[in-house]
Amino acid sequence: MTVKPRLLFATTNKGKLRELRGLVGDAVEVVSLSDLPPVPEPAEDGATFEENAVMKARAYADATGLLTLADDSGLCVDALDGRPGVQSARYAPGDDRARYEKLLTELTGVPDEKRTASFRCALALVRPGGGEAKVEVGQCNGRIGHAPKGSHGFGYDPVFILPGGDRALAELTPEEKSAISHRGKAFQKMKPHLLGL
Ligand SMILES: O=c1nc[nH]c2c1ncn2[C@H]1C[C@H](O)[C@@H](COP(=O)(O)OP(=O)(O)OP(=O)(O)O)O1
Ligand SMILES: [Mg+2]
Repeated sequence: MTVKPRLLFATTNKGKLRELRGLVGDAVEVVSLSDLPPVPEPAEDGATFEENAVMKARAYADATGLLTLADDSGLCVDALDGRPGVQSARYAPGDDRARYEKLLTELTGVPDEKRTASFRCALALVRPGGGEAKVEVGQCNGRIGHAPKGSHGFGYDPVFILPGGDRALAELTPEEKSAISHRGKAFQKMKPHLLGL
């Protein structure tokens, strides 16, 4: 009998956790932070998604002794010189809605062709006790809409419009989103590292 590898997906974000569970399937036993005694939240003050993902994965691996995967992600808007970027979770106080409403307000009057944006995701895999982190990234291009729509997903999904139409990411099923998303793409690259344990 083979024992499934146990993996801590170290995120406080329920939307990310749900998507990762869908991506992993049943090849790996996923443990979440809510299955463990509380661990202090690590800083996320790096300059890049990659740096932050490694910081989070290392902090949680050290605190729990588990093989750990962390995700740092966000939305980069061209008309805002890449903001909110690594600050996406802290762009406005309150909830996801407060943040995408602020984004729509900042982009008032900006025409469609200048509303291009990309979601970026860095995943970092770290073993407890040190060693190199494995890092993989993914990107999903689109543009910012003018009003929220759709009820799937999380975060900025209701205002992110996919190329070649007028569909928001929040209008996709979880499977459809993961097939094209920044997180899905980063995960497909990470998969061999996870399964080749
Ligand atoms: O697929 C996505 N669809 C919509 N929005 C998304 C997505 N992926 C990231 N985002 C947004 C949510 C949050 O505003 C920020 C991530 O911030 P980030 O620090 O990586 O995550 P977080 O603080 O929510 O949880 P944690 O750090 O515990 O993993 O970008
Ligand atoms: Mg965070």
